[in-house]
Amino acid sequence: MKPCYDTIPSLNLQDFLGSDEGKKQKFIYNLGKAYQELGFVTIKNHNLDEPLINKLFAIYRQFFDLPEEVKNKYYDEKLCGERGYTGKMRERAKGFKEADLKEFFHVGQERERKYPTNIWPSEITNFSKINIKAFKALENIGFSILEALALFLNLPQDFLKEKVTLGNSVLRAIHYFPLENYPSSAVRAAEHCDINFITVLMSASAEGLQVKRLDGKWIDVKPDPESIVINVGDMLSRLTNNRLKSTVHRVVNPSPEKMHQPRYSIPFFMHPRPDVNLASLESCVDKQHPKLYSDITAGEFLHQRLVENGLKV
Ligand SMILES: O=C(O)CCC(=O)C(=O)O
Ligand SMILES: [Fe+2]
Repeated sequence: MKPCYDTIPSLNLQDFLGSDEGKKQKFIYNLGKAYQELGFVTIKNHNLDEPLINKLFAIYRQFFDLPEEVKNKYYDEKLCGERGYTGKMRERAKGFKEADLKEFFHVGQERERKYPTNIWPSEITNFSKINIKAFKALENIGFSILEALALFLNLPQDFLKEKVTLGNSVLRAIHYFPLENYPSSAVRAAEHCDINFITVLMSASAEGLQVKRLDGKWIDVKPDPESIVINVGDMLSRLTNNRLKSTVHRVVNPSPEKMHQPRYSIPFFMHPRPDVNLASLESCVDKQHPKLYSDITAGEFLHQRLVENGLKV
């Protein structure tokens, strides 16, 4: 396969949502092609409300500025951080010894009893309200992308969307703290693939994200407030027998003169419901593409990966 992307391909979501059939078909084709060859796209005109996103980043700056002992009140050991706060140096990428240089906060589906209840810090005004609004807005963008992808795969439009409806999705706000004394081999986020179906990633506050092309070359994803990044995770790659690629990415440490600056980033990990079967679709398996993965449910796969990441025992 020829490595054809020097930057992440950019698509206009309105081409899919609008009434021009030609533009819609082109969007579907370009999205599918990018996910087959690179696993990443950037999306503009995504309808995310800018003031809401600014508020979301602002409440997380406030939260991460709180003293360690206050933040730790919101770590739930029993939940292994599935909701609320997880402190510094707790998560490592699969296969890595050293933990990532970050702390983070998780928000899940609200009012869905089968999942753990959300944890809301009382110190910050409107924390739950802003998070719930942002969660829904990001989920809607993810739904549209999955509709387009289902059409690319010649499946009914709601085939993939249905699997993540009331799914175990999480919004993860990450604070990559300023770097002073850190183990020389540790990085902000070591190279990894995302676990979930797709990740919707708003522009981070600083550079650092890099994507590894299938030919091994790393390409930078520059922060762009107008665009969001959406990539394929391992669960969707399994379901499509690796027709859609879950691509390795990482967040590198800044240059020495920028080491003292923090970086904030808020990915939304869109997950299927735990009972969803990730067995490869029959239409993605043939003589040229033999079945690559054993059958597993989304819930079992997530559990395995959280153990590998050091978050669960
Ligand atoms: O911080 C970023 O830009 C990306 C983070 C990421 O890849 C992840 O948390 O899975
Ligand atoms: Fe990631």
